[in-house]
Amino acid sequence: MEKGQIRVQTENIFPIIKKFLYSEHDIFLRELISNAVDASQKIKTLSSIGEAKGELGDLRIDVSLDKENKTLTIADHGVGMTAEEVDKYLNQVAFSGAEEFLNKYKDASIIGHFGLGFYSAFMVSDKVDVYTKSFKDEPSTFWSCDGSPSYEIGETEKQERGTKIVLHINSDSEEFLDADKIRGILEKFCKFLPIPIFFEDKQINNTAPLWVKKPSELTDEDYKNFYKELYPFGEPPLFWIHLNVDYPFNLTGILYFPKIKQSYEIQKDKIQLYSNQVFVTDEVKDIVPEFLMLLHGVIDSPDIPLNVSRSYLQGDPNVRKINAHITKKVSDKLEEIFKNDRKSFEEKWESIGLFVKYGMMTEDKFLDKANKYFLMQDAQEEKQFYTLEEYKTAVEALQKNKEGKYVILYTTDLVQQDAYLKACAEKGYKAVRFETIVDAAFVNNMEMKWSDVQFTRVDADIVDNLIDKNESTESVLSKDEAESLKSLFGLQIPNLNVTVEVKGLSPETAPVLATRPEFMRRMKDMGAVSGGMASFYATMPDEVTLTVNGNHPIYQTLLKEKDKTQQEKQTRNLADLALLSQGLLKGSNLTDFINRSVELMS
Ligand SMILES: Nc1ncnc2c1ncn2[C@@H]1O[C@H](COP(=O)(O)OP(=O)(O)OP(=O)(O)O)[C@@H](O)[C@H]1O
Repeated sequence: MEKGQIRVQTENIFPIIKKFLYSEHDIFLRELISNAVDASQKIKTLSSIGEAKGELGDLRIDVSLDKENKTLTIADHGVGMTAEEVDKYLNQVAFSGAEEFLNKYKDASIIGHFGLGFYSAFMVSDKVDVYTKSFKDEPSTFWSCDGSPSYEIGETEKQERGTKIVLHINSDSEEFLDADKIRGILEKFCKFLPIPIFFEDKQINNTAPLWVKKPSELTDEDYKNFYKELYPFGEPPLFWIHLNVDYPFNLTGILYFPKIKQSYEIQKDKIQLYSNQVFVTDEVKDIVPEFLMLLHGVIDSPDIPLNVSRSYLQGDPNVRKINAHITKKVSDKLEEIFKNDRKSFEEKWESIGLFVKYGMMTEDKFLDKANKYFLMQDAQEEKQFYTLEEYKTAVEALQKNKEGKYVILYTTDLVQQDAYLKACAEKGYKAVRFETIVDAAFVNNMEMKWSDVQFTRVDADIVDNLIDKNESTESVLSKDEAESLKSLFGLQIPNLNVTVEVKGLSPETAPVLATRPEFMRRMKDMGAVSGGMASFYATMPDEVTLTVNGNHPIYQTLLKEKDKTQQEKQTRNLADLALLSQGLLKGSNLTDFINRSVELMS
């Protein structure tokens, strides 16, 4: 058996790096500016420990365009490089001076890690020139490379400490000679970098963004203003969480809870991810738990690698820890507000509820905590909110079914289900509101997770049967009467699947009640929003149960009616009235109803 080493040919690898290193060409500027920021941070560190002598000077970074000569220049006043360092750092791909500095000085403010970023300059340049003077007392160095593995190196005139990098923009990349384009990139990636960055005489960045400051030094006004800085067009946020962790990973940031109205579209991708104040992405999918993507704000962690692919992020243990930590912080904050200021928590529930429900469905760890502060709003009394425990206590006597489960009666539409809600109220039942876009899924999900609870929509059955207590309701109708009523209602209604049952309800109850069996209705609702197998249900006709109240006085006359067509029309109208109350009378069925009603009246 022989052992060997794979050889890499630089001529082959270079074009690959150039082409595939980063999918987005814009980020070359982020990489070069990050290097300039690193160089500036390094000189600060070295100066503070006395390793670099002399004045620090103005550490600003300047970006400038020369359209005529087709160059883009980035100049800093950082540590600079000696000729030896240029050889070491720039002539060796993937040798990171940043990593080396980090290991030596444990300086957490350094951005670079991989020793690849500099090469991204070749994605947009024919040639890259570097002029650099080290803080060490050595001659300045000039280095130039045209993107082939050969390079030039020599001495140059540069007097000032620091590095100037001149990119000769290639013909495919002339967009990077456009000032608006450059400003756009700088504003996106460099908006909060810690060293001042200037372009066309204007400073691009805020070097001390709010999240790097101490929460104890900040006022509510500061947080609101920062929110405006991030989202100039947004409504003021409900509240916020300032994240500040240094163990077992580094993470700072501010997460805002936005106001959400159900009718508004939910905006994801509103959290910006930074690494040492360098913008990385606003697709935080794998870093932030799915349900918290509705939050807005910034997260900054040097432990999140800048350059790696998404699939790597998913497996990264730091990322997973960050995920769990953010979930915990958010939950703690919600619990704190709930405990300390329940009234304001209830007022904000319309918005908060959406996160909480979404989180309860998707994160079991969150569910355990949220069970304590999850709220349900009473359908009749707007100001009445229940936690799950409070609801159970309130309905203990009346709303337990034969299996001993608590039946949570809910409405999805106060207006349309008004009649059913009133019937519930008369019985002393407490119905709650589940009207938001996540509620259909939430109800299904919680039934699986809360073993002692069942959800039933107020119109799922006639009120007497809503809570299945295994008590049979006594019918005062004779068998014959029931049979003739049933055949009378043996109607064919287009696009509806109708089941008829005859019951002896109280004479005050409506003559016909339309209800929609819970299971089929849920399948249909789910099918309408999700694809695949479930969407099959969405295409099925609506299932309706018509409960004919045989005790209603109207049937005394109706059953005696001699004129068969008249009888049929009246029967159909009674059924239609019930369907109307369920919003199921549409199109030609509705037109027919109107015409028939006019006929019957004349
Ligand atoms: N403007 C600069 N001033 C001083 N040194 C620099 C400058 N630009 C690059 N260097 C040196 O060259 C090294 C290589 O840079 P490069 O961008 O390729 O990698 P990196 O910054 O270490 O890591 P990353 O790939 O994460 O950016 C740096 O670590 C640094 O030592």
